[in-house]
Amino acid sequence: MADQIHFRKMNGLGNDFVVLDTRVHDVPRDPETIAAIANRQTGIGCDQVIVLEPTSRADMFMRIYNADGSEVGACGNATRCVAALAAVEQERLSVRIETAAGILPAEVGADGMVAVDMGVPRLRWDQIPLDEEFHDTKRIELQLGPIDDPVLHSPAVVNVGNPHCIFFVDDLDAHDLGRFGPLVENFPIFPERANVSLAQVTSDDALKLRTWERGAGLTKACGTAACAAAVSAARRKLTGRTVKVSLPGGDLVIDWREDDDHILMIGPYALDFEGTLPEGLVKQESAPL
Ligand SMILES: N[C@@H](CCC[C@H](N)C(=O)O)C(=O)O
Repeated sequence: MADQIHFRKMNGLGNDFVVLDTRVHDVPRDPETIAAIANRQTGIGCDQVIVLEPTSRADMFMRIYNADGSEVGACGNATRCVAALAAVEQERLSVRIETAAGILPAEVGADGMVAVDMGVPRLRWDQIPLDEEFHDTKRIELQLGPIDDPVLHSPAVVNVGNPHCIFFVDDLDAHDLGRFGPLVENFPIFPERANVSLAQVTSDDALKLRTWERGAGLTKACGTAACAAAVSAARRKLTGRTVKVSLPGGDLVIDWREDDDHILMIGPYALDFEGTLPEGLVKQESAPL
């Protein structure tokens, strides 16, 4: 392991990332080190750690780890950040980013906005995945609170490279997502756990969203949750297929295209600072005998 490991600190609408690059030097990937880097008290602090790797199929491969050290398939906000890095590297505005969930084409605008083709949503119960069969994933039988007067019920579920569960509510602020988010994340119906969101439709082309992220907790924004909520709102005919999604960290535009069913996510990215990982944060490899 190299002594000095360079990192970039980036964010998409306040959803923040430590970005490491295996193409420059060997980087740690064990869950303990990832969690130590992500720790906001003792590490650098972030929602996700992103590890860049070489690939022959796209401009870059991004591996995604949650703050708890778990590896996942998709992160919308980080994809915009990585697309911006790839555009600088490749000296062109159209780039392709490979993830564990597939290759995502992206367009980096001169205005600091990035449009990412997040692919086609997976809607079948076994693609979410759920551990029991549901014919209609727009509204599954799941509720929180008393049987005859549930506080929240009938969420939509979608997989956009990662699993999402979305409760549509009249008032986002009336519910304590920090309290029930971790419960729903770990419900046995979600064998791979789930990202949990509250969505409030405010017009036929706008919604407000708050997300409890699997493996990271409450975040200022979640790009894949915005895609999942937009698709679910359109499937329920609460909105059209193009919506502005307002998150605590700012707005994304999501367009679930009619012609090919792909989801286009448009939003900003930012590079906050660069540095090297402090000594002691990275688990030392044992010395050869
Ligand atoms: N912040 C992300 C999603 C990151 C992964 C998620 N927590 C999961 O476990 O699936 C985004 O912007 O999409």
